[in-house]
Amino acid sequence: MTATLIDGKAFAATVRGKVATHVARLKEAQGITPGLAVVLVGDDPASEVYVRSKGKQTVEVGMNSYEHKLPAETSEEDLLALIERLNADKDVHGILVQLPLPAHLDEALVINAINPAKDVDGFHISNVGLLGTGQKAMVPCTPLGCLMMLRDHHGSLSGLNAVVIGRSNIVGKPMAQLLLGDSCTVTVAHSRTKDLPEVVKRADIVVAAVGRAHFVQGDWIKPGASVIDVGINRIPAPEKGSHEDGSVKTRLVGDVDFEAAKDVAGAITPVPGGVGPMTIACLLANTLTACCRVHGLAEPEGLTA
Ligand SMILES: Nc1nc(=O)c2c([nH]1)NC[C@@H]1CN(c3ccc(C(=O)N[C@@H](CCC(=O)O)C(=O)O)cc3)C=[N+]21
Repeated sequence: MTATLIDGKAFAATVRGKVATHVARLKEAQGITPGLAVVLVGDDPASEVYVRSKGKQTVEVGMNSYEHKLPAETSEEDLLALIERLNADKDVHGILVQLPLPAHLDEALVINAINPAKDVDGFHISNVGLLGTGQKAMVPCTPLGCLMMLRDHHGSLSGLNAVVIGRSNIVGKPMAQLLLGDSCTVTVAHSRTKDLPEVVKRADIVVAAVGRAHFVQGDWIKPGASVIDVGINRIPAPEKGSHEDGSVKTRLVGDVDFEAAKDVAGAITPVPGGVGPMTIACLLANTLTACCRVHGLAEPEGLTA
């Protein structure tokens, strides 16, 4: 291993510490407690794990957590009515609707019904436009977490070649906007990109967000480059044995072949313990930011783009 390991778990704990300190000050000086509402439709077990983890961490930093669990067959009308209530609720500063939604619900319609000032995921069309034009936006949590880790490692990102692999609205596109904002030269690559290994080889910064286990090979990486692995892929791990029902156990891996890349890269994030914990920490940071903005108070330093 020659690369510096970027410890997302430890970094996330630091971010949560900053959030907690600021929240305590808000309560003390203004009598305001930031609140985050998380809406989960249906009973996907993985989603339930994330939602529980978000709720627990929200309370740990001193904020209020409001969980709304709705049945999978909830109508669009009922979901929109809940969002309207949360939009109007003065105690709710952030609203997150866990994605994906069941197929009968129109995701874009639902997301765009959230008050953009409370859209702590940064997925509302207004926030997408604000980010794209360099105006003050709510910034999607995963790319914001990646940016924080990159800034911490490099100091300035100005002039660096960045390759983002993946063009999703949730990670790839906003990540590219943030890197551009920090004056990187940005390439957005994807599954149709020609000569992808050569494109990646030019990058000082690689952000992998393709959603395919071990997709990015070690020999694609330029020696010394920073590699941020956004992938969360569950693969069979027969070496861990079987569950009681006979099904084989699994493990989490990223989009990067970590074992190969760690000997070439200058810095790399692990999976688990890299981007994932930072995503939740940034959700808490965004909730605090949204609360400060709505009250016209100074924003927390180092927790925004
Ligand atoms: N509206 C919305 N916003 C989201 O931000 C959102 C969402 N929907 N839907 C689901 C995905 C997934 N997601 C993760 C957050 C943290 C970890 C995380 O902390 N992962 C740990 C491992 C956890 C484990 O062991 O399963 C890690 O990478 O170290 C993973 C995944 C947020 N999502």
